[in-house]
Amino acid sequence: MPKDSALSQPPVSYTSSSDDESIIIPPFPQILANFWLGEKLGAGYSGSIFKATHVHNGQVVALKVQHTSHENLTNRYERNFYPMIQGGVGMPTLWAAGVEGCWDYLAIDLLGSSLDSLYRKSGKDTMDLGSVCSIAMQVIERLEFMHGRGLLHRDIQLGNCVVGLPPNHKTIYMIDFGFSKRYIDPYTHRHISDSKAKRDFIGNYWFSSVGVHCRGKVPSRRDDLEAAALMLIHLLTPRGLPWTRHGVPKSEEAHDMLKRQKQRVRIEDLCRGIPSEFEEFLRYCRRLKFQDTPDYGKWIDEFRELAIAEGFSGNADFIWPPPLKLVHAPRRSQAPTPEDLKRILDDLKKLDLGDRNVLGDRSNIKEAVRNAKEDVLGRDNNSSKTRTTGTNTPKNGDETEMDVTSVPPPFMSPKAYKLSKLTGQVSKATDNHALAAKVTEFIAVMKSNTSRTLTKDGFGFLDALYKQLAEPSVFITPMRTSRSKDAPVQNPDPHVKLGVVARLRSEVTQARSNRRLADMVRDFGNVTNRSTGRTVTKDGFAFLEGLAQQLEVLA
Ligand SMILES: Nc1ncnc2c1ncn2[C@@H]1O[C@H](COP(=O)(O)OP(=O)(O)OP(=O)(O)O)[C@@H](O)[C@H]1O
Repeated sequence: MPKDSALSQPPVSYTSSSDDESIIIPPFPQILANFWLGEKLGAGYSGSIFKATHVHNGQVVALKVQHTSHENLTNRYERNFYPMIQGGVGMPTLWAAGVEGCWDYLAIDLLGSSLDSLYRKSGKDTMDLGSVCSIAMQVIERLEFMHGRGLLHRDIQLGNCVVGLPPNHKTIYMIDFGFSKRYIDPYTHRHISDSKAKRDFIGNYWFSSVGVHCRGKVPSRRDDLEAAALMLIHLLTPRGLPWTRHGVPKSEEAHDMLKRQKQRVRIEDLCRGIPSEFEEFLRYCRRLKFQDTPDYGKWIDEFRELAIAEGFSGNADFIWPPPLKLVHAPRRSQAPTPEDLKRILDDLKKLDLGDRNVLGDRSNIKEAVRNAKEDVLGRDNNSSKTRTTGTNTPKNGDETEMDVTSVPPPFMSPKAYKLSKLTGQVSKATDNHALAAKVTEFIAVMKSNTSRTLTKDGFGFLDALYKQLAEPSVFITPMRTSRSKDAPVQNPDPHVKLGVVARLRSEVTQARSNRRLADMVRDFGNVTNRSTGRTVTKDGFAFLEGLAQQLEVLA
């Protein structure tokens, strides 16, 4: 729905857009339901929204006012949904709702500027990555909350994400539930059903999903998430998403053209030049099935890790205007590339050092890169210890259990750092007792994180554990050490994962050899990798705990 910029003006009259041209809409009243109408904050299709003050108790709210003759009274819908979302972070409180005379009103928390307005006022071509990552984390969290309450938003856009007023100015709020809908039937508690029949489009031109907007599909949770993905990509793309560049379509033809453009554009073209997480997120949303529950936690973690890797704090707080980066870190690179080193050496060579022409020797570039990588991954004990806080005493000259709590390098997330340290340690473990300790630590790291997703570092740990259990001297091809962008979800049926993991859980304490445990670790890694969310479930943790116990039994 179109948004006006904030205007400071007294209440004005407007004409109904209903078919009945004869209806004359009176000017907005000065007082409505004991609220004194002040500054106009915005206007939409169905009415206007004012800053308003309660005449008795002085409470200041945002009052959404619509004439009861309007053909599409969104207030009537919205007031049904507010009770479902009360108490959630970033969900406005509904203070009052009703009809007085010919005016329908909703009194909600007074909030700050919309992301749309902040972005426009910044005058910049794109929004900074740190802010976009925090928008990503917060919006995904809001959707997780709404969806958890059985509600779809169905109109995700920058104008419907607003910041709070101090002290809540770092929180993004969702507003405008005029298009919202329950996707869980309140009587049967079942997910609404899909339909092949094309339906009228509900949503907005820029960010509504391709399925809903271009193919007339029934919206579900995946579509709210896809709209969020498109919104994030829009913020990072100079001049925005390609189909937003010609303004709102003014004819059916123009709208059809926009839909064609939206539908045809390749995801890799849409996301060229921006961090791959956004492309992966959009692909993920498009792969979800109609009734799938999105793995919100995994994507919140991904955007947090991206922010940290890019030198931002990784905190979800939305701070505007954006603060400077904490550090300038090479993106996700654990060591300088050969090209970087060559350039540095070339630059150094240009220095005038008189007769001491010792720089510019490139013969050691590969060696230097390898050493730097080993240093970062902690394989070289001496150099890794200089990178940690070093408050722990090494046990038997090796890294201690406490090493995984040391401070990560700025370009690694704490979870990734701890897991890569554990992977190094499990590869060096020489008996079952030591392996059991590492499995227990692995469980602790996984449980301490908000997301229980197995990332590539988690899979790296399982690979190393498998190798140690199967045959310490044999090289094993990794189960999964990097993400393939186009890798299809081979078996997204969560029930397969649940069945296999439950079996592993019950059988692990019967295993009588390390070889058998190795097979179980491999099966656990494979089935988790094939599942949509790659989340370690309750059964998964129980399996890992059983594994640690059984290793002690077999020690
Ligand atoms: N609680 C609020 N506090 C401050 N400003 C608000 C608030 N709610 C809305 N606004 C401003 O008013 C604009 C329009 O609000 P909103 O999206 O709820 O109305 P709308 O698009 O007219 O909705 P509808 O489609 O139901 O008519 C927003 O973009 C925002 O700038």
